[in-house]
Amino acid sequence: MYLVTAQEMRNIDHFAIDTLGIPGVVLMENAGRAVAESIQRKFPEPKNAVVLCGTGNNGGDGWVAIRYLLFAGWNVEAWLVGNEDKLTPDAKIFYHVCQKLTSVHIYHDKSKQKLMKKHLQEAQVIVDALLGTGVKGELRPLLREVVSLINQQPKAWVVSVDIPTGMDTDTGMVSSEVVHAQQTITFGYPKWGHYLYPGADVCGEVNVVDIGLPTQFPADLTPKAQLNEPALWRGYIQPRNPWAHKGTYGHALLIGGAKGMLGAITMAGAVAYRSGVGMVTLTVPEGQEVSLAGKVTQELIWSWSGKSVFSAESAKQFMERASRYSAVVIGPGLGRFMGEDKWLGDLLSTIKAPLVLDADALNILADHPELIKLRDSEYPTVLTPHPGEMARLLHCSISEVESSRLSAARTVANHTGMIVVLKGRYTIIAYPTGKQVVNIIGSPALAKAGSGDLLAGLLGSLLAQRIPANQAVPMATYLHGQAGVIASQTVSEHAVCYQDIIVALGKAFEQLPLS
Ligand SMILES: NC(=O)C1=CN([C@@H]2O[C@H](COP(=O)(O)OP(=O)(O)OC[C@H]3O[C@@H](n4cnc5c(N)ncnc54)[C@H](OP(=O)(O)O)[C@@H]3O)[C@@H](O)[C@H]2O)[C@@H](O)CC1
Ligand SMILES: [K+]
Repeated sequence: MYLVTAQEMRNIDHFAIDTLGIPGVVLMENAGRAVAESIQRKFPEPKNAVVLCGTGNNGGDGWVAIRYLLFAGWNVEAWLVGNEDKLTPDAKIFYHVCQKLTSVHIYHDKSKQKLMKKHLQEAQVIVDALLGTGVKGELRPLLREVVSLINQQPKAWVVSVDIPTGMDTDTGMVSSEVVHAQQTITFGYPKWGHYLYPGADVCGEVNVVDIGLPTQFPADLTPKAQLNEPALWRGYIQPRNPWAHKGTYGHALLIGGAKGMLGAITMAGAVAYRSGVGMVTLTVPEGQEVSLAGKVTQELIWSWSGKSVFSAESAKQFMERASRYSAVVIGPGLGRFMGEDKWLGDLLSTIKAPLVLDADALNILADHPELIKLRDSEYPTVLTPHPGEMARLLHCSISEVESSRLSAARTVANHTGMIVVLKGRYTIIAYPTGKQVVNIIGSPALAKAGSGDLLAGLLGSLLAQRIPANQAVPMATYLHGQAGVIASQTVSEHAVCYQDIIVALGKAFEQLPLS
């Protein structure tokens, strides 16, 4: 499903209305009706509702919802916030219908505040149809007052129409007052703000409803982002070939495992096998080989010179066996060391296979951005930073990354020509083509050391199986997130450890539709 900006949504609306000739009021009717139906599904018995409408088309959806709730026997207090003469033409049609069914209260200054407060206190359901995708900047004082009144009602079920009033559609940034909704009902396609912090925190559950908008558009109108779902990569999961041998499913080389961090590469290796690759080799500094051998069973070990960390020259050893590996992951437990830039540069210029750079490999890259041009762009490279690593790559603060996750991911993808997986809630995959995929499947159970190593190993495994990077990356983030969800249903969200994720990954695969 597409994930859209306010401008992309306006383009789609115009295409539907002006090019295809679907009347705007039909879309508004569908939108408002969907809101009323969704509320009735939550509350099968009629209740007291307050519906607050702005003067734009978001308010228009509210007028339609009022009519359907009244028809269903609800007691509805209808409010217009703003001046009648500012109503849009479509909203005005449904406003006049409402006026014939009930009395509409008008709020254009504080004189009606007491009455509105009383209505809100008596309501079981409050519908926020004040502002939708037409919001511009900080809320003006009138709306700020009303939003503050809504937020003072702890007991009511607050439903926002399209987006919570006060939230920016594209960035998820919020005004000094923003509606804290329990439910947001959005039309056609979800908006970026629903999945970006802090907006994502005020939306409650997000329901996307169909209002009869088109699903296919001319190329220049096609939105650039999609939500991650199996439909994007389903065709790449095949049943295993009964004639297969271990070579059929590729060979992943994982490089890392400095002293004190052998666990990282061990977890990455274990998850790689669990996600289907035929062979896994773990490469660690020589001094770590004995300890690693005591930890792993199924993995091959190929150590390179170095005691507790790699020596600068050790990467040259890769040349001896370069052609054996169908994907390489550099980073799990890698650590930092003297000559690391030369070491990474040697690898970047000799690896002729899909490559994942994680953890300290990203930190080396952040300190030596000139290394990027050593990588042959013919082979896909995936960067998997968490917000801290992303901040180092961009030389900014973590809070700057978190307040502009989309542009951070997009900037690095654009600058490096590599696929960027900005981890966190929610994971953003940015492609150098300017497209993005957002992964919303996951669990706070994954907020533990080791999660990143598991994702890197999983990704390396899918790439080694020769699944194209454009599909392997969203597939890996989805499976990783889904394994987190399944694991937290099996053991408590607090207790989930890496073994639980690895076991749950089996279930996550099982639930995927095979092509
Ligand atoms: N046909 C369609 O396209 C469909 C659209 N649909 C619905 O329409 C919604 C988009 O409608 P929209 O474009 O009319 O904008 P909307 O969100 O109502 O806001 C405009 C009003 O807000 C005001 N305003 C702006 N910023 C403000 C601020 N900071 N503080 C205070 N006021 C502010 C602005 O005032 P102005 O700047 O003009 O003075 C104007 O009055 C969309 O979210 C969906 O719900 C569905 O029905 C399906 C079909
Ligand atoms: K709204």
